[in-house]
Parts: sequence; structure tokens; C-alpha cells
Amino acid sequence: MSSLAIEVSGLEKKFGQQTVLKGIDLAVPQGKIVALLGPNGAGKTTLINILSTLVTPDAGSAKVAGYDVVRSKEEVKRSISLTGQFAAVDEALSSEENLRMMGRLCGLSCSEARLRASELLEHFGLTEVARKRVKTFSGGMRRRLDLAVSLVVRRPIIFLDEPTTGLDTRSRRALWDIILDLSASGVTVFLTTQYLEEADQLADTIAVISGGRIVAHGTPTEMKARIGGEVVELRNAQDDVIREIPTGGSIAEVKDILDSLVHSAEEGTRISIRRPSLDDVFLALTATEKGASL
Ligand SMILES: Nc1ncnc2c1ncn2[C@@H]1O[C@H](COP(=O)(O)OP(=O)(O)OP(=O)(O)O)[C@@H](O)[C@H]1O
Repeated sequence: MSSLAIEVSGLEKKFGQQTVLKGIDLAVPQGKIVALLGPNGAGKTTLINILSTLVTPDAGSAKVAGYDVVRSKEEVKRSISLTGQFAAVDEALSSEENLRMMGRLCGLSCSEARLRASELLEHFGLTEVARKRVKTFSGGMRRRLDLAVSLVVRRPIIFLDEPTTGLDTRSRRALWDIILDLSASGVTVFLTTQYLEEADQLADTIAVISGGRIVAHGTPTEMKARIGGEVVELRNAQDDVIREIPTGGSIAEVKDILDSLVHSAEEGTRISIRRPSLDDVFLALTATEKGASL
């Protein structure tokens, strides 16, 4: 494998008259976590589907683990794990049975499959519920199982399509720990998310897709630096944010804003000055897309 786990160049995809991807360029080094952010319908799942060989691109090229996703589908499939938004596990079976079944499907012997299932149940905190039917699981337990099932066979690259959508904060954090562990063990993680905080916490780099193109790619810190300096935040007496004023970050500019607020702000208004957040970056980068929302 080259030092790049994923290499995408000029990738295009149309569905009927709709051009979803208009020339995607992206490079992901081995062992890193990259988060793909974009408004609903921006093409995140389409890109994951192309990289995991489920959808064929119309133009451009993509290599995963050094293999071309069109010409070397089997090699790509053997190099990746994929956990989709709606991963397939059999709800009538227990988590242990699902894991053992997947192990057997992936070519493990009976005893290897049993051993791998018990390792994964332990690692994902599911040992106590190993014999319960999956249909009785909470959303968090179910997501952990989805991820465990996709890791039965160890692969160097894992694609996670919105791995924590709909989970509560505790379950989300538990999954983050697992994803960080995977990365620490050398696995490359390519994930899509609707949660900017998730990208901020997990990702080595963030790529923002908008209008069919990658409009920005960099570390969370670089992304925040792109949109400039501190934001002056105004809160009312109930501590609700009532206004956010972006600044260039210079003392003079912040002073001018504060001076003007001395006269115009309502009684009881409090101010704070904060670094720009990824929300600010995301909104600035995708602002041109009418109707787009996270
Ligand atoms: N198989 C398909 N046939 C026709 N149109 C499709 C197909 N797959 C995706 N699309 C369209 O392509 C666009 C991008 O969809 P995609 O699911 O890749 O976006 P997304 O960024 O993952 O969105 P979300 O955040 O809502 O999951 C959408 O307008 C969708 O309707």
C-alpha cells in the first residue's frame, strides 16, 4: 500500500440529470481519521459508496489501499470495512450469534469465530447482553454492535457513514473512544458526520463537501483559522445568544465593536469573545448553497 490510504482525483457522479459529484479531489494518509462534512444531499454517502465499490463513478479516479475502485473491486473490498447508516444485522439473533455468523461468512473457523465474537463483545461493552436478541437493544447498543460486526475481520481502512447519528451524548462518546482506539492501532478511518463537534473531537483532518466539490480540507485548527478571528457573542439576561459578530481578530476591531455596543446594546446584555467554532466555518463555507441545512 502507498502511504496514502485513499486517493481521489477528479471524481464525478451523476444520477439522471443531477450531477452530485463535480470533481472530487482528496488524499487521506494511512492511519488518519478524516471526517467528511456537508449539508444533507451533498453527496457524502455517494462518495463513500464509490470508495467502497458499491457505486461506479462516471469520471475521475479513486484508489483505496492502492487499488482502483473500478478495476480492482475485489482487492478494495478485501481492504475495507463499511458501516452504513442502516447496517444489516439480524435482529432476531443475539449479538453473539450475529458476530459468530459474520465470522463464519468471512471464512473464520467455528472456534476462531467464537473467539473473535467474545473479543469484540468485550471490547464494545456488550458481554453482559451477548445473549439478548438484538431487537431489544437500545440505539447505542445497536450502533456498537453494527460497528463490531463490521470489524469481525481486521481491515486497514474503515468507512463509517454517520456512525453516531441519533445517539445520546454518552453513547456517542463511547463510540468516539472506539474510533480513536481503531485509529491508534493504525486503521484509517473515513467517516461522515452531521455533528461538527464530532469532527472537531475525532478527525485529524476535515473535508467539507458542498456543491459537488471539496471546498475545504485541513485540520480542525486550520479550518477555524480560515475564517479569521474572534467572534463577539451577545447574550441576553436569560443567557441566550442573541447575536454573533465575526471579527478579524485585531484589538482595534474588537474595540470598535465594543464601543458601538456601549450605545446600542439593550440593558442586561452580556458579551463574551470566543474563538470561531467549526459551526462558523461550516456555515461560511456552505453559505452559497441555497436551502442547504445540516
Ligand atoms: N441511487 C440514486 N439514484 C438517484 N439519486 C440518488 C441516488 N443516490 C443518491 N442520489 C441523490 O444524490 C444526492 C446526494 O445523496 P447522498 O445520499 O450522497 O447525500 P448525503 O450528503 O449523504 O446526504 P445526507 O446527509 O442526507 O445523508 C441526493 O440528492 C440524492 O437524492
